[in-house]
Amino acid sequence: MCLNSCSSCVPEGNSSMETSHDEYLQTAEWLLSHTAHRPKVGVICGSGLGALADALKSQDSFSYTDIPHFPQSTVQGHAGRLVFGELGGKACVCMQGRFHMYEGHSLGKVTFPVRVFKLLGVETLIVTNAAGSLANSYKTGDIMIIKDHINVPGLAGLNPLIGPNDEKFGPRFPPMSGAYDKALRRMALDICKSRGYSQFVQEGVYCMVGGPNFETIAEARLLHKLGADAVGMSTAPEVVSASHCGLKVLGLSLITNRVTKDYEDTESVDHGKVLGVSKMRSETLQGLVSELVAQLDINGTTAE
Ligand SMILES: O=P(O)(O)O[C@@H]1C[C@H](O)[C@@H](CO)O1
Ligand code: HPA
Repeated sequence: MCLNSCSSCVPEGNSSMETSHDEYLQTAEWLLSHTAHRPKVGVICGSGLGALADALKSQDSFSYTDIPHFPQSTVQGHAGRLVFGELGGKACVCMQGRFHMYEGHSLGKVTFPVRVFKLLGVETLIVTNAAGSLANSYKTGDIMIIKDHINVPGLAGLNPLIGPNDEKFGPRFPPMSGAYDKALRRMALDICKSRGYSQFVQEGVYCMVGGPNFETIAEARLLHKLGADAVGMSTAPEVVSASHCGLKVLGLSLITNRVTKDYEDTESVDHGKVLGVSKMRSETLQGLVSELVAQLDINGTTAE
């Protein structure tokens, strides 16, 4: 990547254009030749939520270091493994560790696995993350079903789709108004209700910021006023890329901390606290995701 900040180089370093279609294909073909699983469902595990992958049966697991063209994880709580296996009787592929913009990855790299998932035959993507709450009614430990997102880097021109459009994946100008599939959200809400989770389940708007620093108080107030219920440092680019290539998406945020909007507040957040809360709720999330996957029909829609 060019380090001279010349304007003609900026989009290249932040989009998918540094990856040729052949590279996505090579990665997908390598994976398909190393596992018998043919997943229709992909899962991305957020910070501290890698245990979701442990629920997969008959696992084939690959370290990111061994997969051709795959980026590498650098963040604590993101193991760096791609796990294939069965969940709720369905073949799944699970990223135990995702890539963030703040690690120095281009958005093309951040979203590289999503396009590989598409080439593997994935139809439904479940993205999870750890996030801080902005909504006053949210509590630490809540699960937020993502209804929509505000992509702050995207609004500022940092979008994985910048550059020549790869028509084999999707259109130049993809709509995003239905990025978070309504039927999947309904299914998740119903499962939460039947499992007795209703008192700690929310449906709201996720806001992505670049990170890696947590928000200032003024920033938190701004994002809340803009309509965000929770804030985090991932997910939006993955969802943009997934929606572009026609994947159905369910997004789940685990609320790991309250983001302070009050100058008198002395509470602060760190990554250790985020991981602690993720760990506490990962079994609950695992139950929800397993049941949801079990209820998907082969095309990723609701079973009768
Ligand atoms: O990968 P996610 O979005 O779950 O990770 C969140 C955002 C930062 O990477 C980290 C901060 O603790 O957790
Ligand atoms: O408060 C937060 N802000 C941004 N990202 C986060 N990821 C977990 N908690 C937070």
